[in-house]
Amino acid sequence: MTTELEGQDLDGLGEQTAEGQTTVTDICSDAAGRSMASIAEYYAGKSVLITGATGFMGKVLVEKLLRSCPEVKALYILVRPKAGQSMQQRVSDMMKCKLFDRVREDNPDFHQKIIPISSELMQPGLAISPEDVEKLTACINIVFHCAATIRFDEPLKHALQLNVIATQQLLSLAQQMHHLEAFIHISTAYANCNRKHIDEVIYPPPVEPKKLIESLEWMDDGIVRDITPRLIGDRPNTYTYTKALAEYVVQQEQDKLNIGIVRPSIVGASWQEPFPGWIDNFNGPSGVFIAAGKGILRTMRANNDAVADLIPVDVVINLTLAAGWYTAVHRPKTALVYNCTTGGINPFHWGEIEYHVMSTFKRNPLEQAFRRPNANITSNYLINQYWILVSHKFPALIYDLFLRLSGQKPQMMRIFNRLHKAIGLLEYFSNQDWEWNSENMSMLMSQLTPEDRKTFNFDVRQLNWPEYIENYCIGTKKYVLNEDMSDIPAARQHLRKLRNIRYTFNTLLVVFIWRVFIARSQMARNIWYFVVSLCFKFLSYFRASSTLTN
Ligand SMILES: CCCCCCCCCCCCCCCC(=O)SCCNC(=O)CCNC(=O)[C@H](O)C(C)(C)COP(=O)(O)OP(=O)(O)OC[C@H]1O[C@@H](n2cnc3c(N)ncnc32)[C@H](O)[C@@H]1OP(=O)(O)O
Ligand SMILES: NC(=O)C1=CN([C@@H]2O[C@H](COP(=O)(O)OP(=O)(O)OC[C@H]3O[C@@H](n4cnc5c(N)ncnc54)[C@H](OP(=O)(O)O)[C@@H]3O)[C@@H](O)[C@H]2O)C=CC1
Repeated sequence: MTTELEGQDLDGLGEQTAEGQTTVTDICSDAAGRSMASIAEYYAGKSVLITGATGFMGKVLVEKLLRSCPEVKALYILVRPKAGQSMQQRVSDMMKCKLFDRVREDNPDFHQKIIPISSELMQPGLAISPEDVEKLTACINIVFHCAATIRFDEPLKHALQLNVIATQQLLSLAQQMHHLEAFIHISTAYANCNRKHIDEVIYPPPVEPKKLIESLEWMDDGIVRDITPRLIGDRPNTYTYTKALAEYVVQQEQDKLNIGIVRPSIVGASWQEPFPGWIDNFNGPSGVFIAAGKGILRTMRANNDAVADLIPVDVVINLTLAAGWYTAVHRPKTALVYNCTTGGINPFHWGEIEYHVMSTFKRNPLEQAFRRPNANITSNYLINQYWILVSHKFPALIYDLFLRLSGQKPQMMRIFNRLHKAIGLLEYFSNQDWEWNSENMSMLMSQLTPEDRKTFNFDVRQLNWPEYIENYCIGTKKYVLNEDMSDIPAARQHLRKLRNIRYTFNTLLVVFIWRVFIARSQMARNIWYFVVSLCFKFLSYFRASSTLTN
C-alpha cells in the first residue's frame, strides 16, 4: 500500500521511494521512527489558540476538540466584545449553544478549559494586553487561525486589515511563542478562483501585500473604492482577493514556523457531528435554501450541470485537526496546503441540489412561507430576468399593495432587493466549476490510524448527498430559523391555503384577461360562445344519460 503523496517536500516523513511515494511503514511513526501518537493523544496536554472561535467553523472546532480530544489542556480563544455584549457574556452564550450538548453531557465542566482572551483583530497588536501576550507566548502549542471577514461586499481596506494585516500580526505573535508546534491557517478553495485548475500550492500573489498595504494607507475610502475593481482584477470580490494575499503572507513565515493551510470550498451544515444538519448562519447556500424554502426565491442564475462543491463543516474541522497533528508531528519543510473539497472525489451538481432542496421543503415546510416552495435555477440570463419580473417583482408589488391597503408598512420589495443583492454576489460561484487537486487530503487520510479515520472522518466518498441535503435543509429550519418540527402539520396547512389562494387568483386572472379580450374581439367572442355552448350541451347530455340509467 502506498499513499497518494507524490513529490511533496516533506521533512521527517520517513523514507520516500524513488517516485517520492511514502510507504506504509512510515505511517504512525515520526521522523525518528518512534511510534506516533493518535490525534487525541497528540492534543492531550496541549494548549491551543483559536481565532474566530465565535464564528461558524470556530465553534465546531472548539466543540470537536473538547469532545474528541478530552485531554486537551486549554483552549485560548481570541474574542472581542460585540453588539453591546462583553467578551464573557459572548463566551457564556456560546457555550450554552445546542452544538455543545454532547460535550456538556460528557463533561459538564468543559467550560473550564475555555480561556477567553480579549482581542480585536483590527487593532495594532491585535489589542491583546501585555499580560495576555506573555501568557500566550509561554504556553501555546498550536494555533488555528479561523477569523476573517467572509463578506463578499467588504470594502477592500477593511478586508485587507482583517484578512491580511491581522494574519501578519498573528504570525508575529506566533513567532514569539516558545512552544509552538504548528500554525494552521484557514483559507478558502476560492482564493485562486481566477484559475480553473487549482493545485495544492501557494500561487504568486496578485500584488505584493506589503506594497498594497503601504499604498492603501494614505488613500481615502473613496479612492480605494474606485480602484478596487482594477486591483481585484479577475477575482469576483475583495474576500477571495485578500484570502489569496493572506496565503502568501503565511507562506513567507514557513522557514520560521510549521505551517499548514486548509482550503475548504463552500462550507455547509454538519454531516454527522456532533449531530447531522448543524448550521447557524445565512452564508453561502444556506440563505439561498431558506429563501427558496420560504417560497421567496423562485429563480436564480446557476448552472444545473456545474459541480456544487459543498463540504460539510465537520469534515473541514476533522481535516483541520488532523492537519494540526500532522504539521506538528511531521514538521514538513514547507507549508502544506490541503484543498478540502468534494467535487473531484464525490461530485454533486447544482441541479441535483435544487431538486433535493425543493423536495425536502415540500415534505418539511418552513413556517409562514410567502409562497409554495418552487425555485428553479437557470444559467440563461434572460430567462432568469423574466422569472425575476414575473415571480419575484410582480408578487412583491401585489403583496406590498395589499399591505398598504390594510394599513401596514410595505416590506416585500425591500426583502427582494436584499435577496437580489445577495444572490447576485453568489452567482459567480454557482455558474462555473473548478477542479481542485486534493492529493494532500488523501495523503493525510492515509497517515491516520484506522481509529482516527473514524473519529476524525474526512472521507467524503462516504457522503450520501440526498441524505446530507435533506439534513442540511432541516438544519436550517431547526437551528437557523429556530422552528419547531412539531409545527410541520400547521406549515403544511399553510401551504395548502397558499395553493388555494393561487388557484383562486389564477382563475380570476384568466377570467379577467378573457373578459377584456372578449370585449375587444369578435372572433374571441365567437370562440367563447362556442366553448360555452359545447359545455352546456355536454352537461345536458350527461344529465339526460344519468336520468336514463336511474
Ligand atoms: C434551491 C436553489 C439551489 C441553488 C443554490 C445555489 C447557491 C450558490 C451558493 C454559492 C456560494 C458560494 C460561496 C463561496 C465560498 C466561500 O468562500 S464561503 C464564504 C461565504 N461568504 C458568504 O456567503 C458571505 C456572503 N454574504 C455577504 O457578503 C453579505 O451578507 C451580503 C449578502 C452582501 C448581505 O449583506 P447585508 O445586506 O449587509 O446583510 P447582512 O448584514 O449580512 O445581513 C442582514 C440580515 O440578513 C440576513 N441574511 C444575510 N444573508 C442572507 C441571505 N442570503 N438570505 C436571507 N437572509 C440573509 C442576516 O442574517 C441578517 O439578519 P439580521 O441580523 O439583520 O436579523
Ligand atoms: N463559511 C464558509 O463557507 C467558508 C469559510 N472559509 C474560511 O473559514 C474561516 C471561518 O469562516 P466562518 O466560520 O464561516 O466565518 P464567520 O463569519 O462565521 O466567523 C468569523 C470569525 O472571525 C471573527 N472576527 C471577525 N472579525 C473580527 C475582528 N475584527 N476581531 C476579532 N475577531 C473577528 C468573528 O468574531 P465575531 O463573532 O466577534 O464577529 C468570528 O468568530 C474564515 O477564515 C473563512 O475565510 C473558507 C471557505 C468557506
